[in-house]
Amino acid sequence: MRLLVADKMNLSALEELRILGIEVIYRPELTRDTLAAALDGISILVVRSTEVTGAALSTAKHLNLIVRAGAGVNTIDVAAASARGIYVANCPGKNAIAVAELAMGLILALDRKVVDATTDLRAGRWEKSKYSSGGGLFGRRLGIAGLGAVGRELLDRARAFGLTPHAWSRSLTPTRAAKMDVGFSKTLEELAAKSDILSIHLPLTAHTRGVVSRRVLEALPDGAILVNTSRFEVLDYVALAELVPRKNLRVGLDVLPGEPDEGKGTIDPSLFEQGLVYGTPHIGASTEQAQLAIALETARIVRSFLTEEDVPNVVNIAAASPARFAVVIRMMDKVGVLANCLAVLKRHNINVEEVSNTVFEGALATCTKLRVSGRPSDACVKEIQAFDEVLHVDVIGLPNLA
Ligand SMILES: NC(=O)c1ccc[n+]([C@@H]2O[C@H](COP(=O)([O-])OP(=O)(O)OC[C@H]3O[C@@H](n4cnc5c(N)ncnc54)[C@H](O)[C@@H]3O)[C@@H](O)[C@H]2O)c1
Ligand SMILES: O=C(O)[C@H](O)COP(=O)(O)O
Repeated sequence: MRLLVADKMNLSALEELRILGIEVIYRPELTRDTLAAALDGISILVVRSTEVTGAALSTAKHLNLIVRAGAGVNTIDVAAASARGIYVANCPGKNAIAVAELAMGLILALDRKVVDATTDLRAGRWEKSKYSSGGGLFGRRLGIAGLGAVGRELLDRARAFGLTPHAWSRSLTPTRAAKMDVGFSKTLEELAAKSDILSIHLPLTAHTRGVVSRRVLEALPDGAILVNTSRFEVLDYVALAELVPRKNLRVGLDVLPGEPDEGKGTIDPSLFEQGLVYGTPHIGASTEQAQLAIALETARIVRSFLTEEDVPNVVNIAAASPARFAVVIRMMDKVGVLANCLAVLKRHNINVEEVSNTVFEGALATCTKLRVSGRPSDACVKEIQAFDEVLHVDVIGLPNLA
């Protein structure tokens, strides 16, 4: 079985997969446009930010599993993968500390204008008076948009700096916020209005695209610090460019429109000329520590896919199974018994949605659970029960969790 790594990655953890018969192919130079041609004969694809398009997936006949060696899966056409029965898994939380560290670094750098001060020093200019105007962070209000893995790591670090945290997040309630000792905001606009510093940690989804809108940016206090290390698409960068000088915003960005597909390229620098705007080239996850943790998690996902029933961190399993009944069949552990049962279900037009099979000590008998979409008739159950090797059949109604 062949595994393709289509991004720059720490390979040490993947080496051990060779003992499971996996051939690891390392092609970090691949891009959105060259990936499709490299997928022939590939069963497992590991990517970081390399885009995986529906068109590439349509030619990937052998592909079973895509691992996003990172957090955000917005660069993968997950719907196209689901339509072809391909697992998509990510590595949630494994790079969260690295991103929170960068967010904290940008906040500190902006407050003291560290980049500008260094630029002056590099040019031989000593400007102590010019750079003695940092406001200080202690006691300032920090707004966290998206209190997930990164948001929570930032929260821990912010407390150490004496910042007062507030948050807005999908499943955050006033009770949960109180338990976490975090101020609760009902809307993002409300959070912005009470943020001396606002840090964005939302995934890019249909609900979050553009959510940090002009109105939200307008709601920020003048002189506020804004940090975005999530995805550029969640924030209105056109409004941002206008509002930075008007509101004296101080901005730290790790994600930008027009990010090159490869490790090196060019970008429109105009936003960085609007005022105090600092940036990094999407390196939030790129520490040695984080990349090792990501590589280990990637190897764990692949190993589970190959050797266990469950694949960890899969993001595209149907939230609610269409199965409404379970057919529980105890049977002899012999060739063809299950196939015979399935043939009966097929004849009765019953679609099997999920299957599990347990073998008992001695390997004489098994218990198979078939989760099916429609109730099998009495005649269908009788036909299954009639096989000599079938010990017993039960039909159980499942709760409708849809
Ligand atoms: N710059 C980088 O290198 C880097 C590294 C890691 C992650 N990221 C980005 O940061 C994002 C967040 O990472 P994470 O690990 O914290 O993810 P996460 O899934 O743990 O956290 C996301 C949080 O956003 C909340 N959320 C989701 N949809 C929402 C909505 N519609 N409204 C309000 N809240 C919503 C979730 O409830 C969750 O608390 C990732 O999806 C990724 O895009 C960037
Ligand atoms: O979602 C993520 O994990 C980050 O954006 C990291 O992206 P990268 O793996 O391309 O650095």
